[in-house]
Amino acid sequence: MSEIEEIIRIAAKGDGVTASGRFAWGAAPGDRLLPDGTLERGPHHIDPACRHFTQCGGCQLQQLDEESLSDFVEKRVANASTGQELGAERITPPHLSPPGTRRRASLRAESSGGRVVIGFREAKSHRLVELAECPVMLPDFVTILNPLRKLLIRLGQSGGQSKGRNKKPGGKNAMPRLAADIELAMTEQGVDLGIKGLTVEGLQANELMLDFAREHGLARLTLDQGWGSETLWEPVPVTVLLGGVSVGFPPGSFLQATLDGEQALVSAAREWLAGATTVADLFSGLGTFAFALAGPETKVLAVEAARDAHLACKAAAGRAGLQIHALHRDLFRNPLQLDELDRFDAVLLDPPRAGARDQIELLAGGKVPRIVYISCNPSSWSRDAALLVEAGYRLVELRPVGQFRWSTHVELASLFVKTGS
Ligand SMILES: C[S@@+](CC[C@H](N)C(=O)[O-])C[C@H]1O[C@@H](n2cnc3c(N)ncnc32)[C@H](O)[C@@H]1O
Repeated sequence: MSEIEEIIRIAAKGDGVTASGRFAWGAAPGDRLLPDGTLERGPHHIDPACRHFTQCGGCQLQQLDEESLSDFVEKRVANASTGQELGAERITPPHLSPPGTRRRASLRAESSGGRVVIGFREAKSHRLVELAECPVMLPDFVTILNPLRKLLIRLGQSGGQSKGRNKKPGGKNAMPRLAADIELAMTEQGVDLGIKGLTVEGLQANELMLDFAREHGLARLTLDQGWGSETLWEPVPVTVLLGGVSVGFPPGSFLQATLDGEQALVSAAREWLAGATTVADLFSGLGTFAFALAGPETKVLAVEAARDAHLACKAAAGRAGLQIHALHRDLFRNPLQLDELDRFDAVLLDPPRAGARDQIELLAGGKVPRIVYISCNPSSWSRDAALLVEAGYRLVELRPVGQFRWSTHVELASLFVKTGS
């Protein structure tokens, strides 16, 4: 029979771990794991901020106090570095986004037992938990959920339903089965709401949606019925502010999860790239970093594969008269080559979760003096970073960023400097 053991750390997936390697879900460092598998709370274990915690799939770490949450974020990043012996010269204390600041969220709406449920998926299951509150998202997002639920019910009654409709037995008024994705983003004009996977037929259903958008002051309402996003409501063009420039926001575009998280990443990039006159921003999206870095003395090449984001970046840079050259290119199939890379004083890259192995291999063989690597996945980052370190780059600084409060999702900014530069 096992003994009483103390939880000494939180593993990458959020379980507490003891010195002998026993795992316990929902634990905090300092908790005691009893032989029967139950937990005795320690000094870092707090009451969760949300009544849905443990059922809702959005958060894994609400039991941690601020100190141990911050420690989790820092260790996730620091361990990724030590695991590959990257020799980080400095690790800055983590930035954690405060509650109620998440400005983009992907939710699911489903009908079940005659009700419509909107929520994040329940942890480790396919069930949805109805969100009556959410301390992570912007309050404006939470406010809209209940009216949206009512709208979806009314649409169901008036003929709107999911693709692959599956009308349940129960007479002509039975609610059709609904399974839609809900995308929320905060823009300069307000909430941008996208619904995907819902079929809306008829004038009455369209009017219901327009009334909803008007009544709730939406910046935009888009609907994807299976053949691409269609804008139903957008009284003025929707934009986001990046580096002080209003940039058109195509539906579903990438936006850093919180404004303060974006600012933490951008300020690292600005500080580390001060004095660089030619910068390549790879995986540039709408231009979060390009707009922050471009200036009278700094030209930026912004490279992005998503066509809508690329075009929005290009148009905004043109209107603002900034020295940003936007390039539409798939960097997985066609990474920047050595002769292209070596023209830059610095390269910033912010790839998707898979990382950017091929692009990094080319960078490692080149002579770019400074590389800033922003990552949303410490595992792919450490694999890529090892190639840079092997090629003679020093990992000068590492900044952990916890934009996804209470989740195990961790981001980081890192600075690599070519030895001898
Ligand atoms: C983590 S986001 C970063 C976006 C931007 N740097 C920002 O902070 O807003 C990754 C970006 O990489 C783009 N992307 C994904 N695959 C790509 C590829 N193969 N080539 C170029 N860009 C790609 C995505 O469209 C997305 O805009």
